[in-house]
Amino acid sequence: MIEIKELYKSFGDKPVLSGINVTIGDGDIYGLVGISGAGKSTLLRCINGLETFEQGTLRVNGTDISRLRGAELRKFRSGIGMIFQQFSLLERKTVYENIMFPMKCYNYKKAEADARVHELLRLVELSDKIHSRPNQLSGGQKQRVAIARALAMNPKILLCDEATSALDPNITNSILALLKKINQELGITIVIVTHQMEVVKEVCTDMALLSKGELKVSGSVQDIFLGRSEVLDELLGLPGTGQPEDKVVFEIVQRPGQNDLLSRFATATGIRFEVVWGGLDRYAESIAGAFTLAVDKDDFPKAQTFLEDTSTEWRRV
Ligand SMILES: Nc1ncnc2c1ncn2[C@@H]1O[C@H](COP(=O)(O)OP(=O)(O)OP(=O)(O)O)[C@@H](O)[C@H]1O
Repeated sequence: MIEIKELYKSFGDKPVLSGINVTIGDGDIYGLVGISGAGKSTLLRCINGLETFEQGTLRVNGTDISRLRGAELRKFRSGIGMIFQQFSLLERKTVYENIMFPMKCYNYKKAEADARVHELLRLVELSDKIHSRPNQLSGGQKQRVAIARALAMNPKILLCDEATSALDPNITNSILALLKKINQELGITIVIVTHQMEVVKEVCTDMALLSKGELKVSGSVQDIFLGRSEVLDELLGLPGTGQPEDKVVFEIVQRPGQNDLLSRFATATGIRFEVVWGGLDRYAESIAGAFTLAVDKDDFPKAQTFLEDTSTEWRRV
């Protein structure tokens, strides 16, 4: 488990993280989301001790990492893998040598390390590229090599810093599928820093939304997207709905299992309505969404009766 409490960090006299409280459970795929400069990467780097912080506590599986020094810190870091947007592979080395590299640094026995490289290449489905160099690989293949290298030391946690931001959508999906497989089959906790909302919806179960170094919301991905908030709207770049005087604007939420909410609403109420914004999305394994509707003021009581009779989640906008 990763437990961050009241964390405060500054660069010089500029605060970049303040009062951060986040708990990430074992086996979670957790998203850290926010616009550029929100402090996501800095928080991620605090988790593996690459950055220090001035106040608060950060425990990884019970270990208070601010107390670690020297060999202890090195050992701790070997239990956390990390991948980056720009892959950070050693360009002059082959795929084999890149994946071997961390094990060489930690003096693994040659035969053991060799077997591990082959095993990891099978996991990331790149066995045929073992002798290639990074410049002979596509972006997606480079990220697979980086993932194999990050897993070389059998980490319990994998940190991903904008790992799919440089990839096109199809390749992004294949990397996300690989991350899910790693999470499910190896039980590795994954923390994903991204500004790509579709990435969060596709793989993360929980998330925290950061803005200007502060944590604005945290919780289940579905609840945060369906609950919406000003910070999320800002992040999604959504326009305000406006409030025409003769209309009532409200949002309804279609949770998984509540199929065809809009058509049931239309049939049952017979009201003419306008969909101002909204749609359905896939959240990991389920489909859900929210719709912002505008109806004539006179029709609103009928709409409200339907929403209450069907226990539909709704709110005035
Ligand atoms: N080493 C550093 N020295 C000084 N300031 C830094 C350093 N690293 C980051 N910052 C500043 O800290 C703030 C947070 O940066 P950080 O990279 O954590 O944000 P981010 O949310 O990950 O943004 P992005 O998505 O653009 O990477 C920014 O204002 C950045 O300029």
